Amino acid sequence: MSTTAPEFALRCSNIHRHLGQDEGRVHVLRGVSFEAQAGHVYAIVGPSGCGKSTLLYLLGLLDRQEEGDIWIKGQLMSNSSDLERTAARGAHIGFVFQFHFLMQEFTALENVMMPMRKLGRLAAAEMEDRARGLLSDVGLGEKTHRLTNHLSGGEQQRVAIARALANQPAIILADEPTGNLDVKNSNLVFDLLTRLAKDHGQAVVLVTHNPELAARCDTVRSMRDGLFVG
Ligand SMILES: Nc1ncnc2c1ncn2[C@@H]1O[C@H](COP(=O)(O)OP(=O)(O)OP(=O)(O)O)[C@@H](O)[C@H]1O
Repeated sequence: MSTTAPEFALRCSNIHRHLGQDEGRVHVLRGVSFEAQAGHVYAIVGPSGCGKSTLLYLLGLLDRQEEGDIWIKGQLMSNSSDLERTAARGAHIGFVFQFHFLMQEFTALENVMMPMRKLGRLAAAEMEDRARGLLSDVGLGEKTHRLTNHLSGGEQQRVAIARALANQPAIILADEPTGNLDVKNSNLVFDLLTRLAKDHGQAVVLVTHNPELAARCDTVRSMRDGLFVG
């Protein structure tokens, strides 16, 4: 039996976060710990307002906790500078949100190439090749030059998934990625997200209110009042 602890793609320990001010100040996360292994898909579920999105923002280094630690691929990020956090985010984390935040006046291809441009590790031709490959993986190989506002909602969400995968991140964080889609597109996007993640060995952390999708994940974690209860 191995005694080596697995290296988690993502780990956090005893996270506390308050939001709001004065009388409106809320203790949103009250000592949350969580681990995500490569190649696994996790659903985070729980009632509205229990702190799911707040946790995902912290795990994605888009916000800072007041207490507790976060490790990305084994690297402690708690006292990292803004520059280090931006670099870690660009290299290791892909985001998919309910409202995809694509650049509407750009093509699907340009949107997928954007994170690669920001990271600046690939030549233009390589970026374009990879972006074409990803768009083809999500079934949009014929629509690479379409402006995103000329794509359907489901197609736009698939572009967002291709964009999240652009830098081959170790971690995908998805906040209600199927929230504004009909059942058919919702299943399509979920299948894509999990299949591509499995193929690429990523850890996927998915916040969802959809119990059927949650049940199809490898692990379901339930939150209540700022803590995991299951
Ligand atoms: N900027 C803010 N100021 C004050 N309170 C906030 C702020 N942002 C969020 N909150 C509160 O923090 C709590 C957790 O919010 P969060 O968005 O993380 O919940 P959630 O579980 O993702 O909810 P939902 O399922 O509805 O998206 C809620 O009570 C919310 O009202």
